[in-house]
Amino acid sequence: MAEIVLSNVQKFFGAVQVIRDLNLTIADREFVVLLGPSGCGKTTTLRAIAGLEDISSGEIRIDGKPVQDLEASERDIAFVFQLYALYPHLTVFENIAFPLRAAGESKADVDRQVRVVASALDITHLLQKRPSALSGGDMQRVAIGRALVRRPKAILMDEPIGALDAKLREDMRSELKRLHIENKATSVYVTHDQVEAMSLADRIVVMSEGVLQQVGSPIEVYQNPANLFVAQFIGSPVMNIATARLETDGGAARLRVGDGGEAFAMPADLPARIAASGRGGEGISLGIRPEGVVVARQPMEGTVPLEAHIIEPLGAYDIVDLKVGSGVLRARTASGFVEKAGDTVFARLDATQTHFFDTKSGQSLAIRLGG
Ligand SMILES: Nc1ncnc2c1ncn2[C@@H]1O[C@H](COP(=O)(O)OP(=O)(O)OP(=O)(O)O)[C@@H](O)[C@H]1O
Repeated sequence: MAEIVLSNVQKFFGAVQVIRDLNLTIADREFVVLLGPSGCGKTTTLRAIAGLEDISSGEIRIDGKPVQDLEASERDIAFVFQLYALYPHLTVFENIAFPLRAAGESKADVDRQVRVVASALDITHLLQKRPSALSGGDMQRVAIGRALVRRPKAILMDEPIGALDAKLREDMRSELKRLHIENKATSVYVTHDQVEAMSLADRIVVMSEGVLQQVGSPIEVYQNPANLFVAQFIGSPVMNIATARLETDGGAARLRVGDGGEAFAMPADLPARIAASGRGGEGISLGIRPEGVVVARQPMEGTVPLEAHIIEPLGAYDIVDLKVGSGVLRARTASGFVEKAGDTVFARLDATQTHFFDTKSGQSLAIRLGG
């Protein structure tokens, strides 16, 4: 079990900085997911924790002890890669047993521990097979077994299920979650798949271009994204983002969306809330997830007429692109609710689901409107 602390970590490859002043504390037994697009520095961060990559400056501590000068083998951390990296000439049993034998454990201890891990991973029936006879999912189970068998302080995983097909990835997600609940090893997991991150993590660390953007529980980063990057990276379908202009008319507030778009009713306290945020001077952007765009077939209080442009039927629901000025707002509707492209529907924005950002800096104004 281990707490992992990264303080002011910087990493350069030549002149290129790939980790910028990273500060992060991963609690003992926590499952933390490093999430971000390809090239954002998440693998380098993971490799730095493992000791497979030197850092340029800063400090990494495991259970209070600085480790940046320790070899990978001295850190008591296990690593699982996307590619299985099993020994092809050894059986599953021998692959899992390998780290125990290398540590000089007795035959009886090796046998017992391999069987415990194999049973947890449901691969006991495969112990005498060689990797070439296994499916991708089973190979990755073996790789995970080999990582867990020595009960390391922490387990680091780099896209461990990224190479599997969609169905298997889903199964493995639940298995990894169950294993973590049983093993409680501190886990750091790299992925660019936000669904995987949401489903596995106690906390998600969102990174972009070597910079930590936000750390929070899945629900925190989903409901309160710190900036435009996180807002658009987390959640599927993607959050609508549009420039927005505030209009006041007597006591009422409205938000004119996009370029030449319609104005939607907003709570009367919005102008004061935006002013009080002290930001948004360079203009504000509205963020609203498709489920926050409420669509009716008939005009209702607060709705504006909009033309449906494209309808994407996704089975459980539809995503409907509504023309707003020169852009679109994507709405989530019941399946078949909007019959065909070209139909006029009546939409309003659910104020409780709005997010506001400073357009220039991208930072959230941290305004949550009441119902
Ligand atoms: N050994 C290396 N030498 C030079 N540049 C490197 C090296 N390893 C990684 N990089 C660069 O560092 C940046 C961060 O890479 P890293 O692999 O950490 O990103 P990532 O977010 O994990 O992306 P991916 O999901 O594609 O692996 C990238 O621009 C990459 O090209």
